[in-house]
Amino acid sequence: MQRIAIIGTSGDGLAVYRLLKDIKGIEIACFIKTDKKNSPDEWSGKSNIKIINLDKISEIEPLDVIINTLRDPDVEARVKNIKGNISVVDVNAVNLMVHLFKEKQELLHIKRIQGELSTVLNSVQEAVEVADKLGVIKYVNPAFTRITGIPAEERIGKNVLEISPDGALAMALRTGKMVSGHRTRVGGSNAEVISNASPIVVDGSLEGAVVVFQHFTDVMKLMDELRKRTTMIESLNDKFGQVTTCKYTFADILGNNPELKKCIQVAERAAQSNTTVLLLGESGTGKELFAHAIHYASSRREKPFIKVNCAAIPENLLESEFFGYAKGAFTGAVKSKIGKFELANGGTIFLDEIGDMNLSLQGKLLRVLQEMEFERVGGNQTIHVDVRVIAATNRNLRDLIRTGKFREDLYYRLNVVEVTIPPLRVRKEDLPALVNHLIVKLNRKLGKKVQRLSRDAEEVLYSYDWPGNVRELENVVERVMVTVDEEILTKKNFIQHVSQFKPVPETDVELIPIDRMEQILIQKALMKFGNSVEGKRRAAQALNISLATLYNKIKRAKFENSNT
Ligand SMILES: Nc1ncnc2c1ncn2[C@@H]1O[C@H](COP(=O)(O)OP(=O)(O)OP(=O)(O)O)[C@@H](O)[C@H]1O
Repeated sequence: MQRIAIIGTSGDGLAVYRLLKDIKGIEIACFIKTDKKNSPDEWSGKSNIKIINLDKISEIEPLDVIINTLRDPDVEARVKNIKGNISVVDVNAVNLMVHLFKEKQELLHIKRIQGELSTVLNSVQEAVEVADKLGVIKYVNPAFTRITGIPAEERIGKNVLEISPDGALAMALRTGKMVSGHRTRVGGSNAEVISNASPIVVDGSLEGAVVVFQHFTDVMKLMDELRKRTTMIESLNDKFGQVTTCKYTFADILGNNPELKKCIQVAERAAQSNTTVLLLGESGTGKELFAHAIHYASSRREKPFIKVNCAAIPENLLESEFFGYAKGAFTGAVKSKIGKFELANGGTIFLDEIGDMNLSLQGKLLRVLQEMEFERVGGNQTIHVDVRVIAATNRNLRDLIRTGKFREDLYYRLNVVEVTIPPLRVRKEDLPALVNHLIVKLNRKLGKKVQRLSRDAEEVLYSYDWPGNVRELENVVERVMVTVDEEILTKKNFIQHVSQFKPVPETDVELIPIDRMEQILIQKALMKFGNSVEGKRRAAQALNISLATLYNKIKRAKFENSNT
């Protein structure tokens, strides 16, 4: 064992330490520092190797070698005077050692990178070929041989500019620019490939180029696979977009009014079977809420719940919305599309605003309800489905039958179980429960701390007729809660912020026919919210009428043209 002392506790001293520390047969006995005040001491505290002063070197026994890393004549002289059989390595020898050490480290680093690179290059599926700046091929990976059938030893050393002058590698070498998506045949083989090549530039000068390529048929196979997956994702996306998550259960239907309770009972019973349910009632009474609850209480709860708003879909699209269409069924049908009935297979389809469906579609719907089968528009394959139908309307279907706008046979087909939900004005006893529920919900949504209504505010709500039913109540309470910060909502709050409760000004209003007035209001609402389906939905909400009613009024007044 050679015991060594190193003079110098920083820079070269540390480099020498790192060089020797793991070598067998060498023990670093100590670091030696001089008494020069400003000599740096990076070592201090980093390990338990002692640091002693040069004066005290005789205390370290035995010592075989002193390595002096300091270029200081005084230190050199003092080292020479140390007695005993100790060899001294001076600063020049140290420089040489440090230099060799650094070289060795760099070499190790390069070897490691080389090892990593060759593991990567050996395992990639793409062929890789590298040439130097003269075009001499220096490297090919195993995938190159697999794709082209040319062994590495036959390829390396040849000049790519001669054997594959039109290939991407030769092009990148000639132009010094990247080449991408180049389709070519590899020189010396029959392999048709798609390749990308890049010049290798070191310190601004071209040192060579590298090409990466894949077999053309592999790329085509991948593209084909990608196309298939994309179509699958699109179709799944399409389906997901249309499936409404079933949001409500019977527990969400609030109210103790006996008539409402009876509706709930009938609907709960109907939920247990597969019968068609017809939900009747004014706009905003909770028909959709009932439809959700029926689906959720049925054995179909895990299957899709698909809602179709028959009033919101343009007449000419309704059929394809319901039944889907086959590829090429009409101009623009570049791929086939699944319809709502197919989407609802195994689950429930909720046909909202059924009273607004056109007569010819009513006939087709009747056939589906009877047979549970249909064809896609433009298709010739019969599709069988198992769907529970729940229909709803706020229109008087008997009146529509009388005026020839609704098929009687469809009415009877839909009306296996009929639930007529009472309007809010006949069940005002439910107002407190509904309002309390709304306050809790809106406190959470709006970050408010409303506790209750004042007595006079309750009176205002009781004395109002609620033509827009629970939906109108929701709008009114939300409008007040958005604007007011008090904990108790008062009559004044409602009168100030809700137009329905504002006293009618006693001014001299010009008298005009009511239907004209209606047109003016609809026009105003459409100007405010726009003519899109969403705009119409919001306009209907603001006017407190159903979307279907709005569509009918627009149709009647022939607004559409003048507004678009
Ligand atoms: N009994 C009820 N308890 C709690 N919320 C209710 C009740 N009835 C209706 N609502 C709420 O009122 C709003 C309107 O209800 P819904 O959309 O079901 O009415 P609708 O009769 O389908 O209306 P439309 O005919 O205009 O489509 C919804 O936010 C719903 O949650």
